[in-house]
Amino acid sequence: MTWNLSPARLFAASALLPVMVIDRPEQAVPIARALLAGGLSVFEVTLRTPAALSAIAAIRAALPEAYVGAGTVLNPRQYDAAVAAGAQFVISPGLTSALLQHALTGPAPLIPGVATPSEVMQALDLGYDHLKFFPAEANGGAAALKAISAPLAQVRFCPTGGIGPANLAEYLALPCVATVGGSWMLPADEVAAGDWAAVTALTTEAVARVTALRA
Ligand SMILES: O=C(O)C(=O)C[C@H](O)[C@H](O)COP(=O)(O)O
Repeated sequence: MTWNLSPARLFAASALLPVMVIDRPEQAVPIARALLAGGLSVFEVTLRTPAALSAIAAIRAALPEAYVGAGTVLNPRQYDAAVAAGAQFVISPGLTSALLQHALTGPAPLIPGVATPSEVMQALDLGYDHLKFFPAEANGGAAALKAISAPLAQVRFCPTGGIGPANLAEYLALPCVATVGGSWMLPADEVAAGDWAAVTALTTEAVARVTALRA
């Protein structure tokens, strides 16, 4: 692999991975600063909006201490665009063999998404052992992930999708879970209103919850 950052190091860098959907480019850095003020410094910017690539570049430039990655990367073309914008890691909701093969030759680690044992095995065949379990809650939640990981104990997961303060502990209790993704610290209304204090408060609360669970 040609990656500049190992997935193990990425997963170890933060037990929480905030998922950002950026509609307005000028909000990218303020959102990232609000998360940073709450104690998070690893961010996933989803390529769901036209502002995403410029947001990644802007956050990288403004906050060199953060790790900034791209989410919702579906194909090699988007992987390359994310890397060109400065993404230090790349996350996908799923996997294709084209994306898995392509990312092995690039500089940024890919965290592919999986929902079944067969998909985990497909990823493992190419050397991917740090995966996203998506959509976590809709797939059966922590109980499903526990069962899937039992025969696949070498894999570390970042469950994402439907996770929040109420169910965070169930996932972090699993040995196969290194970090948990989610957007609950970035509620759409607060972000639209530019209420960065609210984002920081939710982030601080989430970080405190993780710290207590991991103590
Ligand atoms: O965009 C992607 O690539 C995704 O995989 C989806 C996101 O990770 C989830 O939408 C976050 O889930 P929530 O915390 O339930 O909002």
